[in-house]
Amino acid sequence: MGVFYMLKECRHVFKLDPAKDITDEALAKICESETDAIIVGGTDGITEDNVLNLMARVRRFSVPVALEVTSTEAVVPGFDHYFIPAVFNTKDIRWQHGLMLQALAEYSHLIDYSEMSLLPYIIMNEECKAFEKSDAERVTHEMVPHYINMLDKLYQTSYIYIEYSGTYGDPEVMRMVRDNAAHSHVIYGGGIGGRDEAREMAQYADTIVVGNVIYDSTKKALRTIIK
Ligand SMILES: CC(C)=CCC/C(C)=C/CC/C(C)=C/CC/C(C)=C/CC/C(C)=C/CC/C(C)=C/CC/C(C)=C/COP(=O)(O)OP(=O)(O)O
Ligand SMILES: O=P(O)(O)OC[C@@H](O)CO
Ligand SMILES: [Mg+2]
Repeated sequence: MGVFYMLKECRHVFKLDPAKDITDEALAKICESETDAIIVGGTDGITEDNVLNLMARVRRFSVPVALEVTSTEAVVPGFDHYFIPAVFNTKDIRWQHGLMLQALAEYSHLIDYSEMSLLPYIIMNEECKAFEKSDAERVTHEMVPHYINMLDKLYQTSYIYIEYSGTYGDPEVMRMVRDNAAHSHVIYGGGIGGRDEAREMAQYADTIVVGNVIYDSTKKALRTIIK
């Protein structure tokens, strides 16, 4: 499955966390919904077993499913695509490309680049686990256009992921992102819990990602699919 189908064609994606429990009934509703794709990923407690288990359960449905790789110990074959996160608002180069390079060297015999894409992150929510884990630094409003121009115009990355994981983002920030991103496909994730929030962020982002609300209420999660 091509990279373009996986995200560039997606307006709405559900992100499922292998470390969290979900019933068969709820999973069926999520996978049979009108979402465009499922991404399996999370920061803590990700193991080969829970990734394999979730992939097998999602595979019963026809929705495309990708793995966001956050640990080399939990990469399993069989996904449609693999996203490799890289945090750009960190001073610790390991989280931008250090660990990635190490993994590429160690597993070079297993790597098929046609099924992998870089997912450049700007992590905005200072309270989220990914911010802490990657030793990220605060991005002020003034710096937002500069980050976007760096990724969009200099690196010309395929994607830019604006991550507010766990909290709803600032529409003003997203407006700046949209106004400055000419080339990169913009992904927004964080705190979307209903239709209005999904609509608002979908004005600024090419793809919206919905995660945590799935584990609060399937009904609410399904309302975030706006077509
Ligand atoms: C079979 C097959 C395909 C084999 C391939 C072989 C192989 C092992 C390839 C490895 C490929 C590779 C290059 C891997 C690199 C892995 C790596 C260590 C990358 C670094 C990851 C990283 C930057 C982590 C920092 C945290 C982060 C940005 C996570 C991204 C996901 C995210 C933002 C989650 C949001 O947090 P969440 O957990 O949802 O928070 P809550 O719990 O609060 O909701
Ligand atoms: O879990 P939420 O807050 O919906 O965020 C979605 C996604 O961006 C997490 O990586
Ligand atoms: Mg999460």
